[in-house]
Amino acid sequence: MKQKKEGRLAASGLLHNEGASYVLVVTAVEAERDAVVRGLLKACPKETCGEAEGPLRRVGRYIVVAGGVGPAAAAASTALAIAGGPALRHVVSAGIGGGFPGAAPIGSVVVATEIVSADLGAETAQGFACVDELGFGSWRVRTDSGRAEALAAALRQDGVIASAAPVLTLSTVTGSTETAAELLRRVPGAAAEAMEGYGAALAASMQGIEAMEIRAISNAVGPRDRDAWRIGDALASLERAAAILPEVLNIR
Ligand SMILES: O=C(O)c1cccc(C(=O)CC[C@H]2O[C@@H](n3cnc4c(=O)[nH]cnc43)[C@H](O)[C@@H]2O)c1
Repeated sequence: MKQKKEGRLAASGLLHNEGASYVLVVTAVEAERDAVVRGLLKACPKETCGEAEGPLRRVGRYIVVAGGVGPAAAAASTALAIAGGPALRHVVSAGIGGGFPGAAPIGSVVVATEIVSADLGAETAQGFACVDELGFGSWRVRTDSGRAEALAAALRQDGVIASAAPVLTLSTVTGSTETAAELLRRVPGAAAEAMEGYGAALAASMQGIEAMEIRAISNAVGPRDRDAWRIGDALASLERAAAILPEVLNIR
């Protein structure tokens, strides 16, 4: 099995050092993947981006994959990358996200202290009940909040507005003030929302691998205003976060 597992990555030139622990970074789309690769290349100047194998890229001990939009795609892509790749020390869900007003301005970065699937539960007469309350598991994947704070602090030192806070995963982009308020009632202190974190983090935690989530803010959570999205600004912040990640994780 080991030979088979390494075969695919080794053949692609992505396997770098069999004994080392690697970091898997899972994004939704290629533009986010490429921003992460640019940042990692700045942090690891002696490295080059390994041979492309479909959506996979490798920089040093970082494997970066564009896994698709939404929690199911993120979970499936993460599970496949874990099954087919080298030993991983961290799985990082990274990409753009929406910032809750007053918590995370456009262009800032939020590093997850916990990753919450904020619509995983049931509507009841008393309001939303999460799966934990229903007795069916957990809507939350915990992260190393100390590491999240360390990455946020390193980003602030680098001149990036950054915070460590809960990050929500949803299958639907919030489009109203009412929904934004309801989400904050469910998860007080949430600073950002996106669509992949819980999927990637659950796949990682099922394999005993520590999960992280990094969201660079492209828009405000609330009424849909496509013209107000600043995806370019968010990708620039995502690149800066990726450039600092190896120092914070002490993995290059
Ligand atoms: O239809 C729109 O208004 C619209 C415009 C641009 C992008 C979208 C998306 O659905 C992007 C989803 C994609 O980006 C992440 N993301 C970014 N901002 C948010 C958000 O406020 N809430 C949830 N996800 C967001 C997400 O992780 C996806 O990968 C729609």
